[in-house]
Amino acid sequence: MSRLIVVSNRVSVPQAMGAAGAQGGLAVALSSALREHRGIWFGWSGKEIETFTGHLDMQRNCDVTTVTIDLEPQDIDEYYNGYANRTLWPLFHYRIDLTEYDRSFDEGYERVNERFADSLLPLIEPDDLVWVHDYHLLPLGAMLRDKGVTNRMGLFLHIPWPPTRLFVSLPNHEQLVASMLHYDLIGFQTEEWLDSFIHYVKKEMGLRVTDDCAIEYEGRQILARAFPIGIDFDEFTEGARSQEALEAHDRLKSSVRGRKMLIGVDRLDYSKGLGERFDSFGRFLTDNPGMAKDVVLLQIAPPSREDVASYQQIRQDLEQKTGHINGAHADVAWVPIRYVNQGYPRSELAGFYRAANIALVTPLRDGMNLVAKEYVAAQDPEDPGVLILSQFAGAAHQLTDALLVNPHSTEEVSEAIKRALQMPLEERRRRHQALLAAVRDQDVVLWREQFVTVLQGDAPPAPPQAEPPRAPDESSSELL
Ligand SMILES: O=P(O)(O)OC[C@H]1O[C@H](O[C@H]2O[C@H](CO)[C@@H](O)[C@H](O)[C@H]2O)[C@H](O)[C@@H](O)[C@@H]1O
Ligand SMILES: O=c1ccn([C@@H]2O[C@H](COP(=O)(O)OP(=O)(O)O)[C@@H](O)[C@H]2O)c(=O)[nH]1
Repeated sequence: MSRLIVVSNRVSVPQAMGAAGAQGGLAVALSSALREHRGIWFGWSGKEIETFTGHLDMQRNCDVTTVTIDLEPQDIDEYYNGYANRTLWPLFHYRIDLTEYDRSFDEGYERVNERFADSLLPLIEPDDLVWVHDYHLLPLGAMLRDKGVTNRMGLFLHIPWPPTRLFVSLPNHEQLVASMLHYDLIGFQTEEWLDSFIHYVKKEMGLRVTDDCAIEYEGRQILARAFPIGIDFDEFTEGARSQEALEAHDRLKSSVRGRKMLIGVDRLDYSKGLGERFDSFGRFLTDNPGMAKDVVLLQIAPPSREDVASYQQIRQDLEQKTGHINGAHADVAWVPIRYVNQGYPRSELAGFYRAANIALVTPLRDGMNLVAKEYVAAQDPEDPGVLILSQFAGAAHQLTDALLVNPHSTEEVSEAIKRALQMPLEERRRRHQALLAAVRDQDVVLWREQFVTVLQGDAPPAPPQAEPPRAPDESSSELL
């Protein structure tokens, strides 16, 4: 079996379920994938150094070897805060209103990708498979090829791929995509993002694409496929049975004093639709005065990307909104929204999920959303809660038995909350059973195995996944 070299922007030291602090979905997915596989995880340490030295820091934790480099303040500013999170992230989440274009961001992005390529080069052995992750490192494969790397290399994009009409607003868009075509395999979370990418290479670059999505470019074939990421189901359900999870469950249950609880767990990011979610909950309280005092919304929202202005703005907006809704509805013994800007270990989250009657997972766009899957995995099958899920999350393509909603419609989300609160036990069980099967069967192990098998070059394409009905504004191919 070939050794696997995983490369991603940030390498967080793998943590056990109960470790303190929060990890993003990618970190959680990768450490569990690497624990099973011989190989190394290479990337940025998350630390700043005055002048870049190229020093490699090698560590072994929880059976995973990590190799990291530190970056200079200017690198972090132009590459991570700049091109990755001020340009690509908003654009790829359909927010051209928040997308910033600045030549210094492009330069920083190129420079850091070159630093990654130079530092990684001596670690690559002839039979290694190289698996690059996410929008921070799109041109890395091309840079490695320039330095003579002939190994099989794959890229997996964890976030959406935008419709062509939005993507072409990016200066040098064709150059960026051309650089991606040096990988042997490009993976997306859903068929929808895959379709948008294929549409772009056909219509804008005039490339030929075979029926099974092999793109023909400069005499080579690049495969493009959908591989929906999952959670580490066994690890998560084991953690959900831990003492820590049980205590977290009991603590939260007793604090809501017999009320029904809704839960949201999201990085504090404008793509997660938190403002719209709070408005929908406020509307539910106004429209259903008879039910209002019997519910509480717990929103866990650890701060994220705090040096980027749009993230500072969303934090301010949410503080105001929470104050406004609580001010309008609270009484001396009850506050409707508990808004918490702190991260929790996943074992505690598992207890919180199980204590919640409803999960509100309503991003405006999301590559996948692992919180939706964790909520399902944490439920008591005899008395499960209800998942309310945005139709615009990648997870909606698999979790079709959730209550799927348009997160922009406060009316629709408010009605879904009412329906979930009144849903008979039998329907809750039936929906949960189907959701649980999807979360268990399409877990992170299957995701990794399918990607690596296709990357090795000897595998059939991934089986097609269930697709939910598309929203009316997305059904037209004009929008691709
Ligand atoms: O590293 P950060 O800047 O703090 O951000 C955390 C991660 O956010 C994004 O996660 C995505 O990957 C998840 C797993 O596939 C997926 O469920 C989610 O929908 C995506 O948003 C980002 O793509 C990662 O690179 C970040 O590490
Ligand atoms: O306080 C928190 C909040 C989130 N998470 C984890 O962070 C991940 C979030 O992944 P998701 O795909 O939902 O979104 P992302 O943050 O990657 O966009 C999930 O595994 C959560 O359990 C955590 O460990 N503690």
